[in-house]
Amino acid sequence: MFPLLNFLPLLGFASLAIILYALYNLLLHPLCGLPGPIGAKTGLWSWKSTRAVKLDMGWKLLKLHRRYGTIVRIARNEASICDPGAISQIYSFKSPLQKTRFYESLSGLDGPTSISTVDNKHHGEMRRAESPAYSAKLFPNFEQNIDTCTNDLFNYLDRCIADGKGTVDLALILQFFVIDVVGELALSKSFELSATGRDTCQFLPLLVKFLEMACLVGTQPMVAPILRRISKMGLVSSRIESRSKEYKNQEIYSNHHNMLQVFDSDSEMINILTCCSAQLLTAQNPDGSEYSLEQVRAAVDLLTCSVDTTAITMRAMIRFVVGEAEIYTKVQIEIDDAVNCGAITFPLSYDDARKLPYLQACLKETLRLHPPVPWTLSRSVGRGGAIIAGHFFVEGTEVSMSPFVVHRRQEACGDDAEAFRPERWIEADTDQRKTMEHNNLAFGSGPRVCAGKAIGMMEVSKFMPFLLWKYRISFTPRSETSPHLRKVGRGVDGRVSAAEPYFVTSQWVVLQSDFWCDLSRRK
Ligand code: HEM
Repeated sequence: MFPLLNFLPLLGFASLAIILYALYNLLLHPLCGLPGPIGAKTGLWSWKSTRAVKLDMGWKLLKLHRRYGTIVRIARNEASICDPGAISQIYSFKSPLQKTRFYESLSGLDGPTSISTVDNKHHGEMRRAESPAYSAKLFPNFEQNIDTCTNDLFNYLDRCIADGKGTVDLALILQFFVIDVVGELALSKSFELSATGRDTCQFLPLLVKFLEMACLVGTQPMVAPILRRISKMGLVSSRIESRSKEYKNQEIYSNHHNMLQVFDSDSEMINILTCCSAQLLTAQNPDGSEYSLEQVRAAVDLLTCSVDTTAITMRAMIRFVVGEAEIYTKVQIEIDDAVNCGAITFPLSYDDARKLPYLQACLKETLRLHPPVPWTLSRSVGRGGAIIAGHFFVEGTEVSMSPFVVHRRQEACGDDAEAFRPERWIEADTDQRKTMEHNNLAFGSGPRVCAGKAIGMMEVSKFMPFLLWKYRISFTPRSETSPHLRKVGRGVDGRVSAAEPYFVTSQWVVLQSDFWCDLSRRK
């Protein structure tokens, strides 16, 4: 009893401090005039961390904006803005705001990668150093790489169909395909997952975990170092960095197997990047020289940035196209006609892919309604503050926009903004199309725009028509005997239904799983 009494003053002091902190945030903080959830306004509860844990960011943020309007305080020091007019104010090329510290958590390495670098100047240098990797000169090679992986995947699917096993989980299969493409792009060697239809490297659960954990850690910058340690993220990154230095010094491990053995001693998170890093660190340039640290960084960036986003786009496009009989028929007619008149041949070149305007419109519409990254792309207001969406923000406050929310605003693309209507991209005149493209944040915007945008567009544009031409696809009906893991699906807007063909979680990326489809050969 008595020792407890000794703690009472301390307890009282702590409670008072918390109350004062909450009152300050509520009444005196520079963002105090903005509406938002009470936890965010008092700073006592992190609305964003809750989204990171519950994996429901997109539709919850949309709901907040519908309730509170254009500018919503979603964290003690962060305002989410859904006015498309603010895109050029926040992500402008001329005077870009700096990324927030949230991004540091997205680094797969201890040092920053291009997506995780906060400082604009440092980022510029890094991006210039990495630019040869994304050069258009390499596109013919990239096309070949994509064709090789497409061929592997289609051979696998043909085998499945021939064996009477044409019901496949396209969520998994497409992820394999995209990982293989990254292997080809970064290492000139596919990981050969789609050739076997199996995740032989155990990449997927780990990559998903890494990104989910990274996003959660990013919402708690004050305790990020501790969380990184607990989650072993730091361990992963420092191991890779130190291994790469050791490798560069030629002190140890000059071959793949030794390296894997060392990494194998730690389980779980440590393996995330090691499957690839083992190959990365021993990767060589055509002249026999080893990969520089910059190349390793760029390749890690490739993995963390491209694998999910590209596969998500492909799955969503199948969901939208195959799910609407009229659209599906239009797509098939467009491809068949182009083949029959000799305008295109398979494997499809990127140039030929762009001769399919309706398919291109479907892709743009997919990226609009199901942008792979729905999370708020946050930036810090610089010296002197800034007026954004008609509101003055003081230096140091964080402002952000979610592609998912902005794209669903009528101001962004018309009254039917919530509908999947590829025709809007074809009917629009040049000015309207320019506006819609400007209002599209799927790849980000300004100097921090996705470095792999052209590669991602090429990959999806080449692959999707080939898949839709070669195979008839239908969603496997959900039943007691179907292979689905869940009795219901969930769409990109959070709606739960048995008719929804996949299950979506919405965090840094809007990931789909349990996407069972029946495939048969068309041609
Ligand atoms: C459909 C496919 C893709 C989508 C929708 C997408 C989307 C994005 C988004 C939203 C960002 C973050 C922008 C921000 O934080 O402001 C980003 C960054 C990035 N993406 Fe992509 N991405 C895709 C494919 C790719 C591919 C294929 C690659 C690599 C070949 C790639 C490499 C990168 C890199 C390196 C960054 C960091 C850019 C920087 O800050 O300098 N992405 N991407």
